[in-house]
Amino acid sequence: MVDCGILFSHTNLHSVQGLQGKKFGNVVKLQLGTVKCVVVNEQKNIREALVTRGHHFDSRPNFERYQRLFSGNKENSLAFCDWSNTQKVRRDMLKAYTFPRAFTHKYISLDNLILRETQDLVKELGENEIVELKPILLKKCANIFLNHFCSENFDSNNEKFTKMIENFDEVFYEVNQGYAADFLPFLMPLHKKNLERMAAVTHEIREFIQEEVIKNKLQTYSPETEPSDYLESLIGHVKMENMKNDEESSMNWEMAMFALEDIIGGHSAVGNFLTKLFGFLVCEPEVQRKIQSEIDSVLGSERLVSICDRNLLVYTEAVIYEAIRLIASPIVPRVANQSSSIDGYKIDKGTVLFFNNYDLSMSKDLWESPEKFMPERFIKNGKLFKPEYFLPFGGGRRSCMGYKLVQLVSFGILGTVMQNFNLKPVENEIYKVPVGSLALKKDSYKFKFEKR
Ligand code: HEM
Repeated sequence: MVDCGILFSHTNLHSVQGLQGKKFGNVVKLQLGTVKCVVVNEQKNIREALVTRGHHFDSRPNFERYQRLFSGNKENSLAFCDWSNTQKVRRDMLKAYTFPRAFTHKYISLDNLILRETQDLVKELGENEIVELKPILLKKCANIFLNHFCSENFDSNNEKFTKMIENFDEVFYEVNQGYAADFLPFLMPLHKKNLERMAAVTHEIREFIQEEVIKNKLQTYSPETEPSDYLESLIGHVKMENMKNDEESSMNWEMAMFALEDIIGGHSAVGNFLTKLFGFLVCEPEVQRKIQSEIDSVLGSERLVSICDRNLLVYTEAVIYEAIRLIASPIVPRVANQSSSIDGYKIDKGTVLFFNNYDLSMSKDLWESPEKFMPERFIKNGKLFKPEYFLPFGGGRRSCMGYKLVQLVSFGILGTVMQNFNLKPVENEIYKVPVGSLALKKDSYKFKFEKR
């Protein structure tokens, strides 16, 4: 029996996982409250669980908290549902938008969106001496996501839009926390107030999406024309499913709404990630200089940074990988849907699997000076190089749906900011970037942006 206090934070869970790996072996069994768990250590075993035997371990934990966050049914959620035909359909429908193929129409239109928002960002950063960056980044990312998936766009000063972003950010923070109550349900009453607050926040998000994003589209939707965005694809899909009888139907309108909100909510992940990335960079003037000299030599000071330039700006790309590595956020836990094994160890059906991603990202055996910010470790023979043990987005059929968007949007924003500014610390501000979770508290760092 392990003290459930360790689950109060993912960071603590990581350090426990690391210890377990070194002391007790590659697959460590734990009993957390009433729940059987294992911690999977080492790349070979993590890959076995995620990919080779991924179909044995493709459910997600059944935490009461997740049920409550998704209207009493965690199957509404893209990330916390168990594997099902509906999830396969949801993932297949999203692919064209989350993984746009290079130089296709969707890719170029995403490029244009990123260009527009980044030029706006440059204007905004140039107007203020000291900037609280996170809310600005969240707005730019939200507009990129809303435009890309739903062809909607909002003015930065729109109060409802601002509130929607704050709400998404709160939910994002909440789902990234680990609580003892997840394993000891009798502690749930301690979270009553917080869960009531989350219910109000998710309700507000739903109202915004319904009123400001979907309403018009529903009125103008025509089944005769090709869907122009993900929202239209969803509407068309649900209308078709409604014509089937209920048992055959793979998605109702309620589920489609959650699928839409979940994916739009991806902007919070990117905004939080970028804020952390800039938190690292402000302490690394030499890395900033190297990004700038790469951009200057390839693009000069006039040509705007475009996602089509990614292959040419290898160092800039490597900076994104390095920030993701150092944040070492956990792989969302999985659950065994059947009795199986990992590395020859028997795993019972229903066991929750935690993956020691912290060790994969920070082990001294895998990385030289792992605590240092060294983007060069991701470059080999002048090309971007991703070691096979670098698995920040998980793997197999439950792998991250948003990783390409993370890379594309982060590239556009990082490149454009560095092309235009030197990032400087603000006096007395502490830039200690928390590791072990992507989510940052609402109030985060202030920065100075000095025009180049
Ligand atoms: C730096 C940012 C991000 C990181 C590090 C990250 C990481 C992860 C990881 C580790 C998983 C679990 C994978 C597994 O179980 O094998 C995951 C799942 C997921 N991610 Fe991300 N993610 C990020 C951003 C995003 C964004 C921007 C989106 C949306 C556009 C997104 C959408 C999803 C979804 C939908 C899932 C669940 C997929 C499923 O269970 O079928 N993620 N992510």
